[in-house]
Amino acid sequence: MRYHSTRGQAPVLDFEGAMLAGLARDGGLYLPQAVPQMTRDDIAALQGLPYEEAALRVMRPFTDLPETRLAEMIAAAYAGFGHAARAPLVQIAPDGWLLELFHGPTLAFKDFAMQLIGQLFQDVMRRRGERITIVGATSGDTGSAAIEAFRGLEGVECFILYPHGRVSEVQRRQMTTPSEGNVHALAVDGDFDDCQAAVKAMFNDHAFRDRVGLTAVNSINWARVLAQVVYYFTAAAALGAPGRAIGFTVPTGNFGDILAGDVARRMGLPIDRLVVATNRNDILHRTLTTGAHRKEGVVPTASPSMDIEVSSNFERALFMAYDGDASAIAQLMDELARDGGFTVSQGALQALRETFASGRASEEETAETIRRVFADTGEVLCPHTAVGVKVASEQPHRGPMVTLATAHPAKFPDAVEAATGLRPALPERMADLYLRSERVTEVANDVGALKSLILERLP
Ligand SMILES: Cc1ncc(COP(=O)(O)O)c(C=O)c1O
Ligand SMILES: N[C@@H](CCOP(=O)(O)O)C(=O)O
Repeated sequence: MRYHSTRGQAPVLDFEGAMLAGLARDGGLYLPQAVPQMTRDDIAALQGLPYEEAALRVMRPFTDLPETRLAEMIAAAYAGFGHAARAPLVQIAPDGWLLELFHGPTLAFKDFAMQLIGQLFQDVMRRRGERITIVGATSGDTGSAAIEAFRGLEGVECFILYPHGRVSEVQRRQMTTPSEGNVHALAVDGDFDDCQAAVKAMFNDHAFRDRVGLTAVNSINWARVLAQVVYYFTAAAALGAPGRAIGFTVPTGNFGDILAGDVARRMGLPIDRLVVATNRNDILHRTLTTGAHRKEGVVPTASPSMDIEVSSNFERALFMAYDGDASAIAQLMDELARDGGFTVSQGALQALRETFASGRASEEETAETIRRVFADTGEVLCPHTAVGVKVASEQPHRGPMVTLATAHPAKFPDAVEAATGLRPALPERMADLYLRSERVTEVANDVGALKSLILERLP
């Protein structure tokens, strides 16, 4: 399988190369040149399989890895999950389902990809004998999942930039309490978009990138998206695909999770509605509604992991909507950086609308959804999931609609308690999280200073 960049000026790479590169050298994102297909029989055969076996069948055609080696890594990645199904479905209405993606070690959907990437990186490093430096940006969940996956690993230094004061206390403590010296939590004086821009600036400084062996664990890395494709297949097969089409609603920020749904559909999965659900930071909903993609400034919400305006993976969706016209994408991304926005062409907007529906939830609607679902079903939603459930409830859709439950409610206890009166408890294994001592470095939103700090900390 070969991977090319959305901006057309970077080398075409194999799976391992694209994974290690993270961001392409022209600033673009890697995508497979062709999407492997799953037939109706292939999809039907997934019903009832262990998650790990389904993951192998879905991901294998995208990689160049020997089947047994990939199977071992998948097994190791999901062994620590707290649910035998890994991604169980829970029914909350006659046609309404939650896909619980929070049974991994850090209680958010990020563990699905991050635990696997941890295995994949170790495999490459063992074979090549190289060291790597991970620099990631987080609005809370990617960072904790990355730190969990890479803490204590020989040959890896992991730096995570998070927006100071804008993540939940549980998210912060998950990043700041691990004591291993190779993981570094950096609280940046800015928002998530500032953190992500700093990471991309480091990748675009090729001398720095090559000097430190920089690699990415955000969903700019294709391997992240790929691992997230799997649960669309397992959920849809469990609900009767390919015999019937399934809808998915996805709480969206950096657009990685919903893009994985689009990839699943392009592979042949019958998804009849794929819905982008945004909080008040609704640039994606506005874009799909009007065609104007324009930043307005991020506002903090009760679903902080989705407080994002520069949504990295939207670039991949645009590339597909512009029929692979890399120079058009490079131009749009220049406009975004220079003018704070761009207008999508009519043809591309139509293609985007044929692929994605969208909706938004206000803060009041999010809280009311947490309250109502708890009262009606006893299910406790995290605020991100509640955004999804609210938007899903407004869709003109017949048949099963699955909302991705992206985080455990205990990661956001204040919002949940305010809506339900109930303070969700952390799982037993994390019960002492509030007692552990924290280790964090506060840093200015300054790429030069961040690069110096990283160089100082490297062994
Ligand atoms: C809990 C939670 N829900 C939803 C999202 C949005 O996912 P994505 O950034 O892939 O759109 C995130 C952050 O990525 C998250 O942490
Ligand atoms: N919500 C994310 C933001 C980064 O998204 P990613 O999927 O690109 O890593 C977070 O929790 O950090």
